[in-house]
Amino acid sequence: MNNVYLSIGTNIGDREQNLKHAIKMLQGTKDITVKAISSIYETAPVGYINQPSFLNIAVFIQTALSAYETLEVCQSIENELGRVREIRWGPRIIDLDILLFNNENIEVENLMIPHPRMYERAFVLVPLHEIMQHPLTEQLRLVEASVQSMDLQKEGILKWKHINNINEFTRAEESK
Ligand SMILES: Nc1ncnc2c1ncn2[C@@H]1O[C@H](COP(=O)(O)OP(=O)(O)OP(=O)(O)O)[C@@H](O)[C@H]1O
Ligand SMILES: Nc1nc2c(c(=O)[nH]1)N=C(CO)CN2
Repeated sequence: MNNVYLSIGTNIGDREQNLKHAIKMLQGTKDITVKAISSIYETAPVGYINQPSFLNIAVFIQTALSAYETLEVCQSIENELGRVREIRWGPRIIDLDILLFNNENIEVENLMIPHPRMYERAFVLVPLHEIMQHPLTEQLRLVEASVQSMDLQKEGILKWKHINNINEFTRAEESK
């Protein structure tokens, strides 16, 4: 079983619904179990500044899938939710990135793990730090050190909604 951390971001349309849909689709994927979901954070755009703010979360999953198969699942969820690739770092309905896959370093075409820009991104590290599971690997220790050195106000990171348990997304959907 592989221990995997994902980052999910959205800044177009009904952002909370977009996150819910993505989580539901992960939960509905054979061989993936969603084990933890961070609070939802509202975050200032990074990279391409002239766009709406994002909602960001981190998700911890356990999966029998390989890293590459997990990437394919992430991409099919992005496609299903109607993501169109336009501006690099620009607005998006949904973006799923693989942050960590066990304690592995993976560098193949189209896939780099740990995600090459994660340690400099507060919108990734803050939610990730919230759901880190023990034992702390070398990579998770680095997350801890990086997040502690960041000024979250300066980085534009605001806790937007606390998620008490992982079924909250699904249940809220059903009660509509
Ligand atoms: N760890 C990873 N997780 C997800 N995609 C990855 C990863 N490493 C490499 N990629 C590749 O990156 C490609 C571009 O991803 P995407 O368009 O989501 O980039 P982005 O989200 O705009 O920018 P960034 O990569 O800086 O977050 C994907 O098609 C995928 O093949
Ligand atoms: N705050 C924030 N900024 C971003 C994000 C994101 O998810 N959140 N994703 C990007 C492309 O990966 C570029 N910039």
